[in-house]
Amino acid sequence: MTLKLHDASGKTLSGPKLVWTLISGFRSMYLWAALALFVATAFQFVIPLIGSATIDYVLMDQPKHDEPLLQSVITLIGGPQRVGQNLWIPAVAMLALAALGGLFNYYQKLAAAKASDGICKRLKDQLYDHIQRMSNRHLDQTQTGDLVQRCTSDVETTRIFLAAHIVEIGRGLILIATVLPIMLSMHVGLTIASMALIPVIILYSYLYIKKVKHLFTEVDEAEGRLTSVVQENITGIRVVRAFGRHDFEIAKFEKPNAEYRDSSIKLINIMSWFWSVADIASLTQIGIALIASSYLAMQGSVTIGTIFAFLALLNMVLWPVRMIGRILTDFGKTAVALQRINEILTQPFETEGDQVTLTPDRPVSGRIEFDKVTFAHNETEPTVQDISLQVEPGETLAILGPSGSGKTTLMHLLLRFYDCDSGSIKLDGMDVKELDRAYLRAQFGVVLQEPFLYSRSIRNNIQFGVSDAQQSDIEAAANMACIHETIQNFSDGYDTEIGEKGITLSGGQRQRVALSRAILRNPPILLLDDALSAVDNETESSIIDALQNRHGKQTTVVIAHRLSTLAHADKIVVLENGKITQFGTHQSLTAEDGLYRRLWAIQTQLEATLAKETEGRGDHGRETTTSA
Ligand SMILES: Nc1ncnc2c1ncn2[C@@H]1O[C@H](COP(=O)(O)OP(=O)(O)OP(=O)(O)O)[C@@H](O)[C@H]1O
Repeated sequence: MTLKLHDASGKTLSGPKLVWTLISGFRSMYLWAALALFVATAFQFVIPLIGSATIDYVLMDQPKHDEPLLQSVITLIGGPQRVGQNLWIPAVAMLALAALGGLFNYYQKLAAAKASDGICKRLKDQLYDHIQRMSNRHLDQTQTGDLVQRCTSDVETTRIFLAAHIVEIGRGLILIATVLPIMLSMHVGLTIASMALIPVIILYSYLYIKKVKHLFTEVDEAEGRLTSVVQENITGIRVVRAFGRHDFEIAKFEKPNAEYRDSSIKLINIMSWFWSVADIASLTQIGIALIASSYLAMQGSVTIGTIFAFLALLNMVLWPVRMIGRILTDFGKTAVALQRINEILTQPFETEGDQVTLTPDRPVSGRIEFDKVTFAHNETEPTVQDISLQVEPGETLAILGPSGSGKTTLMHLLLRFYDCDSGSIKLDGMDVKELDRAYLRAQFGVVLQEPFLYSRSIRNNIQFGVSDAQQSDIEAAANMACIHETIQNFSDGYDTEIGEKGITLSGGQRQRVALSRAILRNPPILLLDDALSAVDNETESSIIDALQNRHGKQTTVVIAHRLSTLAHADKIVVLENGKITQFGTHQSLTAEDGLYRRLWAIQTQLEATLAKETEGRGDHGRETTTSA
């Protein structure tokens, strides 16, 4: 069940409507909890009445007209005299009721905890699901740490409120609804005197919390900023060390840390004032009730037993009134947390606006066509402009160009991480915008520029897209990517755990594991974005030979800066400033003036020099196979 925490305009719901929506699906659980609480409360308020009847009817022989039921019970068990000689009877009755009340209280707490945990699990599932499907444009603008904080800390704030306060609100309402008529039936004047300050306390709590609500937002946002800094720092800890930037990073951390501390202290300070005033008002209320009841007792208009019961009942009503402040405070925090959560849940899905979603029943043959494609990451200038090219099934297209010229962007457009602003991209003649995204992406095996590996075993990483892959297929893919032997030399072979982001592997090994993963999928189209940049020349040439063996069976798009990776391609595109400036084959491009020929001249000269030096040292550039 998907929760909608906002109205039609996307604005987060507020007040009771927000809570009511949030607890949908768990309302019956809360109802049981409230019923259990009702029973516990009923026991709770009978206890002072037993005390009152024992004092007035049994000990002082002053029967009251307003306790007929208890007096009948006393008569039934032998009359006031007999009960007076056996005072353990009311004592045990009070104890038994207190114990039963405790049991029902336990049940209501359990039910409330189950409901709140269930609601928050659903919220986290929904958040996780939403983030998976959020558009790339929005993900690009989001800080990971802040996102994590919204999915964890903000959900926890919500859970605390739901576990502690929903039932507490029910408890308060039940207490007031049941205790108030009893108090009124005992003495109207005394009840009015005992309740005089309660509307003031409620109004004060409401207005105060409304006024300081922005502070909850401040604290939450400060925590989000702090989490982002910590997350970014830990992710980039090696860069920090390599550049000796500890001091700078520590200073950078200090600012959001101090901001979080200051905003928390400010909030605590303001809330302390609130609690103090609310407590003083509550105690004043008890004082007023005490003075009024003592006065009435001296005049003889109420009995001591009535005062005993009255003060006990008043205490019961004052407790939820004092809790109103706490409930409103926690609700204020929860409303802010839910607003932040809702900001994620209202981000558009990447599928939003899709008109047609075709899912052909077979894979594509691999024909790619870009027709006058223009796309801009931001409004200033297009990232790629007027790109037109065709790749036939089984062909290899190479893309070369200076850093930032738009090569990766072309791949991202092909994968529909973004939609082009004008022009079209077709796969086997079908516009990618009309294809179901899951189908579209299943046509590709991708090695991204920064290959991401999970902190799992090498086997798990390679079979990421094909969970039921056989060991023989995994090994065949690893063989093609020239990493099989290396893996076998690791102490646990394919079961070797590789740490977060594959940290225990070298850069070249990481790239080859990622390549194995793409190859294992056996897709119609292979996309390699600078996928061999960290691999040594000898291994690179073996991989290219292996890929060449698949020529004609699989369309390959390869981006690289090293021309040796590109030279074999059927078609080569040179991209400069987002535009195609050259197009041809290795032969035609080395024969014409332009970037390709200039780079070819530089790289062949460099490689010749390197080869000479290597020969001189007798070093054949073999890779050391370190255990992961
Ligand atoms: N998510 C993004 N948001 C905004 N701008 C972006 C984003 N990704 C890339 N760019 C910009 O788009 C331009 C092209 O980037 P792209 O990654 O396609 O270049 P590239 O040719 O692959 O570069 P390299 O060879 O360095 O990988 C760059 O100027 C870059 O700053």
